[in-house]
Amino acid sequence: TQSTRPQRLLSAVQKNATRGDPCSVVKAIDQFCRSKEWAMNVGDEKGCILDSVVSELNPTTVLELGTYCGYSTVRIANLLPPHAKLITLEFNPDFAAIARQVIAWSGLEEKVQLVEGASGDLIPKIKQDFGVQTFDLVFLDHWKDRYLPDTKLMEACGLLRKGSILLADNVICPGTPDYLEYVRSSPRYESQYFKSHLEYTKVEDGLEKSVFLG
Ligand SMILES: O=C(NCCO)c1cc(-c2ccc(F)cc2)cc(O)c1O
Ligand SMILES: [Mg+2]
Repeated sequence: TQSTRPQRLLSAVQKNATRGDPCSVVKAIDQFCRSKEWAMNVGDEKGCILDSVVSELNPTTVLELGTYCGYSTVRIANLLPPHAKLITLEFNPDFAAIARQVIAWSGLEEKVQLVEGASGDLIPKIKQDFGVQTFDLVFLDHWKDRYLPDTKLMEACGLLRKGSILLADNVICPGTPDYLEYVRSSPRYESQYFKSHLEYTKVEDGLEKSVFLG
C-alpha cells in the first residue's frame, strides 16, 4: 500500500533529525519540503515571523488551530517557558497520528496537548475540559473558511482577554478574505500584516497579527 505524504515527512524526521532536538526536527521537515515534496507547513520564512511573535509575547497559554504534521506545534512549543501549555486541535485523524509522532520525536510532548476533532465542536469545551480560561496566543492555520466563525466562537466562549494575540497563516494564499475584513474593520482588534511568501515558494502570502482589545 502507498505511503502518504505525512508518513513520508515523518520518515524524513526519524531519519534526519535527532530525538529530543526540536531544531533538528524543524530543519529536517524544511529540508524534506524544499528538496523532496512540498507540504503545507508554515515553513521557515513565515516560521521566523511566528518565532518572533511567540518570543516577544512569552505566552503561558497557546491554542493552535490546525496541527497538520506538527511543524508549527514544535516551533511554538520549543519557545515556550516551563509550565506553559500549547493545545493544538486537528480534525484529520491521519494528520493527528503523524503529528503525535513528530511532537514525540522533538521531545516536547510535555508542553503539548493534541486534541482530535472539529474546532467548532471543541472550542466550546475548552474551559471545562482543558482547564484553560483564556489564551495569550492563538495560531490559526486550519481550514481557511473556519478562521472567522472560530474567532467569533472564541470571543463568545470568553477565551480571549484584553491583549490576546491572534496570529493567522495564509491570509493571502489560499486566503481568508472574510476573516481579514473582520479583524481589520472591527474596533475590537488592532491588526498588522506581515508580508511573506507561501511556504517553500515565491508566491506571496503573509501572517496577520491581531490584538484583541477586549
Ligand atoms: O489547508 C491548509 N491548512 C489546513 C489543513 O491542514 C493550508 C493550505 C495551503 C495551500 C494548499 C495548496 C496551495 F496550492 C496553496 C496553499 C497552505 C497552508 O499553509 C495551509 O495551512
Ligand atoms: Mg498554513
